[in-house]
Amino acid sequence: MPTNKLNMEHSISNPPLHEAYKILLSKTNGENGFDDQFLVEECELPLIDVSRLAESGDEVRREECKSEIFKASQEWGFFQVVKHGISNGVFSGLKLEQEKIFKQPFEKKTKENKFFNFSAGSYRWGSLNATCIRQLSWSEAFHIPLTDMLGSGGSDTFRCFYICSATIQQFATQVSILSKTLADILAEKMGHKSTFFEENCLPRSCYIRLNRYPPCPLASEVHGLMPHTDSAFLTILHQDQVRGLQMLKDGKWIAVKPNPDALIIIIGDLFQAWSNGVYKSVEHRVVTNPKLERFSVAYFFCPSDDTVIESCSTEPSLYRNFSFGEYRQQVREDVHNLGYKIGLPKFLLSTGDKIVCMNMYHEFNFPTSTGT
Ligand SMILES: O=C(O)CCC(=O)C(=O)O
Ligand SMILES: [Fe+2]
Repeated sequence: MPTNKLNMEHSISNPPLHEAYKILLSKTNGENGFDDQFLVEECELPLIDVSRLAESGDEVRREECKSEIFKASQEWGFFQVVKHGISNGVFSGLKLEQEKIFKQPFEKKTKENKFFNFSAGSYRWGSLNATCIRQLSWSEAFHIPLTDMLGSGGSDTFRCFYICSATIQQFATQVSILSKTLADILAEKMGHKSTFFEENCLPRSCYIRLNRYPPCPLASEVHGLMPHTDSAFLTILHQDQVRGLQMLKDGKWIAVKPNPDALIIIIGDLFQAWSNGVYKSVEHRVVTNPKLERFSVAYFFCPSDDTVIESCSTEPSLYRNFSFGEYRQQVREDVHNLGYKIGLPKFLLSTGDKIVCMNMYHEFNFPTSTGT
């Protein structure tokens, strides 16, 4: 395609991120979005072969795999799984699907009930509540309830999209099985063999998020996605081959090297609260690339709003009991009032230990959103 045509396509499909940047810059006297005190290192995350879980005849290998998942969730809160059963064909199909969706004009993407018929509030870009450049995310996303993807009881408004994305549907089905398997293992390792996840984390409360990071000429100044923790029990993430994802470990940002065969598992806030701090919900962010566009797909394994999250441990509870609906409401309020998510520290029982994190919350940056 000739470069001019390509540029024109991008200029009508990209959200007005440059404008948002300029407005924030004028408000904040040129302060940029990055905290250079952190040194970025590249590091291999734990890599776990989950095909061992299907080896019903080999209990030793199954247990070995479960122990690796347990250990990685405690020590890292972030790990990769391979031999998960999702083919590379599904991943390349996903990318084509994302390109097709995001290539649509910005005007169309922002309007509900048009073209892809996305449900209200599913399209997000930048950061609606950003008050400074640090809170701006150079990205756009569709945050979609799983029921819409799978066509089971989903809104009619989504049907058109659902029909044209059999690949996304296939991905959603497979990752929902994987997330339930992982959650059950993490519960079992805490001494709980229960039907909790089966009963409370149904497709209607889980979400898929399609992320696109346009190339950013101000790469060293602006985040692709600002630092945050995920609210869900856990997230399953597929990133393409363009680098950008980083996680915070021991006060240092670690770059997560793309691995085409791996899915990334991220422990979320709910697992940290439920396990009474045994599993770690780790802050992560995406940095921008000056030349390359980047795509990722995240699946959030969440319970229904009325599910009460209480510590499963016999140790004194770190957090007070709360329903997921209450948690989401608190996050929404904090984002609205402060411009960022506080998250779990708001629910700590002993105020003496409170550490207020400057997590910038992106999942709720639209007040009408029903996201995680
Ligand atoms: O794009 C990525 O690699 C990370 C996305 C992410 O953290 C999210 O959607 O919550
Ligand atoms: Fe995230």
